[in-house]
Formats: sequence, C-alpha cells, structure tokens
Amino acid sequence: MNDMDKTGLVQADGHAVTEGYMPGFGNDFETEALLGALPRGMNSPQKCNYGLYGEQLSGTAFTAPSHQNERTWCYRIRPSVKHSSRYQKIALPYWKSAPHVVDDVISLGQYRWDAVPHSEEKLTWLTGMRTMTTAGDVNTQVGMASHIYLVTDSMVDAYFYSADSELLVVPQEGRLRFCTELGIIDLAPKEIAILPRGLVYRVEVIDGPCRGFVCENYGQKFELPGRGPIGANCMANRRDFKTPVAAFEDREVPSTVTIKWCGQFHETKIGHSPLDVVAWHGNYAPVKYDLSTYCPVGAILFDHPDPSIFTVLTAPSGVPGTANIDFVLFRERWMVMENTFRPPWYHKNVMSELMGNIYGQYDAKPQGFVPGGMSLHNMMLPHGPDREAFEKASNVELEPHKLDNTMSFMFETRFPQHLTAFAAKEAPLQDDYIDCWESLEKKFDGTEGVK
Ligand SMILES: O=C(O)Cc1cc(O)ccc1O
Ligand SMILES: [Fe+2]
Repeated sequence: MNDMDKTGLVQADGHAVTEGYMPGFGNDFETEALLGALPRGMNSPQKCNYGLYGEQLSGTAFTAPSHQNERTWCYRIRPSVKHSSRYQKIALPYWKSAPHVVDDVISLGQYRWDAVPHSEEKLTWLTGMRTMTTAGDVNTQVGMASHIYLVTDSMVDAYFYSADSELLVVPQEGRLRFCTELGIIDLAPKEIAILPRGLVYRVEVIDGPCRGFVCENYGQKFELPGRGPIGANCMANRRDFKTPVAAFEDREVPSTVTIKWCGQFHETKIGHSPLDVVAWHGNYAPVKYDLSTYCPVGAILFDHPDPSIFTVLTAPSGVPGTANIDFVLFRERWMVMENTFRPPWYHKNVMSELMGNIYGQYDAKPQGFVPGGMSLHNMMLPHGPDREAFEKASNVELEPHKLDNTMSFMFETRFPQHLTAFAAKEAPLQDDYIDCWESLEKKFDGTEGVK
C-alpha cells in the first residue's frame, strides 16, 4: 500500500478524490492533499516531504509591484520538466489567434449569430474550440479572442495549457470538469471560471453536450474592478470566488500534453499524468464564480447608466480606465427609473462589444438574440434597441418592473475585433440582423412647434 492509499484520497484508477473549494479572489491560499506535504515556513527545503519536488509557477514578472505580484509554489511528484519532451507542431484549425485578419471577411459591421448547433462530431475542449473574433496581438500580449466551445467528449490521458493567455470560461449548456494541476473545478451554466496562463489541465464532460463561450485574454490578468464611491460591497464580492483545494493524480499511462504558444499548438508525449501537485501555496490559481451571486447596483431614480456598472471582472490595458477586456454581466434586476427610456440607449462606442446570451431575453433585443447566440457591435459602429424594444419602452406605463429570467454578458475590448472565417461563413450568422433597426420611423414633429 502506498502513502496515498493510506490516506484514502485515491480511487482505484489512480484519480485523487480530493474535493472542495476555498473562498476568495487573489488570496494567498495554502492547501495540501497529503498531511505535511506543504513545507512550513519556507519554500525550498533541502528535501521536501514525501519525496516531492518544489517548483514555482510565476503569473507575473518576478519584479511586478507587490499588490499585483502573483506566483504559486507547487510540491509535486515530478517537476514540470518531466511533463514535456520534444515538441511537435499540430493543427487545431478552428482555434485562431490575433493578429488574424481574413482577406475576404468584413469585420466592420453589426453582427448576430444563432447558437452554434451541436453536430454528430465528437469534440473535446481542444477540437471543439471555435474562434469567433480576435483582437490585438498574441505576440505582444495585448488583446483577446472570443470563442464558442462545443464539447461532447472528455480528454482522456490528454492535457493542455495555454502559454498565450488566461481563459475566462462562460458555460451556456452542459457541465464540465476542469482537472487542473492545482485542483478540480466543476462548472455549470450561471458559473464562470478563470484558468490562468501556464496552468495544465484536462477537461472532462460531466453532463453533455456542452456549449459555452470563452474569452481568451492575451494581456494583463482579470481583476475585480474598483468600486469607487459604491464602497466596499456589492457587484462581485471577493468571498464568492472559489479556488479548488489541492488534488493530485499518481498515474503512469502514455499521455499527451498540448501547448498553445504564440498562436501555435504543439504536442509532447509523456508517460504519466502531469496533474501531480500534492500541495501548493500562493495566489496564482484557477477560480470559479457563481454569476447569481453578482449584486447589481444601478439607477434608482432616473436615467440609464453606462454598462460599466455591471463589470464583473476587468483586465487592464495599461491605460487607466480603458480595459483590454471588461467582462460585463446583464442579469436579473429591478428597473425603477422614472420618466426614463429604460433599455440601453442608442450609441456608438470606441470599445468593441461582443455579447453572448446565457439564458432568457435581453431588454434591448426581445427577439433574435437567443440563448447560446452572440452579437458583435464593433468599434464605433452604431447600435441599440430594435424597433420592438424602442416602441415598448417609449410607451409603457412606468412602474417598478423586475427584469427576470435574463442573463447575457459582454466581452468589451478597447481593440477592434476581427471575424474569423468560421464566424463569417460557417457559424449561423443572421443575415437580416441589421434590419432590426430598419423600421424605426422618423417621428420628428418639430415643424409643429414644441409640445
Ligand atoms: O449594446 C448593448 O446592448 C450593451 C450595452 C448595454 C447598456 O445597458 C448600455 C450600453 C451598452 O453598450
Ligand atoms: Fe452597446
């Protein structure tokens, strides 16, 4: 009997069964799947307990300011150098990286898609990733990509990490399990997860088929927005974020690790599971968050504020107040504003707005923006309520009204977003989307004087 069997943490197939989460966002966490595996009082003892190797995973430059500095110390069965050998380039033709401007595709426009349907094809987290838009440049670590994932099958003895990006995952259908080096995250619709750059994981299907959205952030990490005068509470609260406890696998089977690096994919073959971190401490870790714990703050007398009031997470770009990416949530809330056109106003925005519908109806678009669907209102392109929403909101008797059964989101970036060939030619693009404004009439009656 080995040490792990004695602790009862391991199933017959060698999978660890350690479960659970620790609350907080960006905390300094400590967790061990075997008692005493974590060195006390220091990072690099001459010999680690249980014959473990110590290894640091740096999420920021060594010299990043202390309030932003992120790193995690891992105590693992083998060091990561044993989790890679020669790299071989592979093709994942549907997963694109910026800069990616397709010759005969026009990104200037207002676009909307129905939910990308599932097919007969068996797809994993890697083969099922479908890039819709890219922005910025993966090589200079600015910008982002938006993807839809369609996943039917678990990765088996297969692992992945992105050196290019952190991934913000927004499920819309089905349940996934992310078995990561630092622990296990189960993820269902209404929840989101952040998978840090460089973290190795395998994605399993708990309940499929699975569909969802991914924001691949090439730039500075997502953080919580400052609340300003709102104070210390509401919006996304730190305690509602959950980081998994340590869980490890001691499995010796032929395995594949795929790496995304500068927009290319490479594979390496190894003889064991790389998810072998028995204990860790630090503040660079995966996290999940239940969107139904988001506490919206809004206008309580008149007018419609900017959507930045609904920012869940922001990834700074270096220009204060101008995000590389804002992740913005439009969820259930009360509308109480008096004498006000309550839906989003008509507007043009220097930022580019990529939206997705998780469930329900969005107030600016009662029809056509469907669960699983997406829309893109690119840099400085006008958009706003469709005719139906405009007419209703301009004429309805204004009483306190609950917007119920609604959850949509926006990946808003300071960079223009470029459509992939998949988005323009294969995904279910709604050719008639811009007609939703066509029947807006001229109502001007200024020739008759002010009424
Ligand atoms: O375009 C959209 O629907 C997103 C959005 C919502 C809102 O309430 C205000 C501005 C905005 O861009
Ligand atoms: Fe908008």
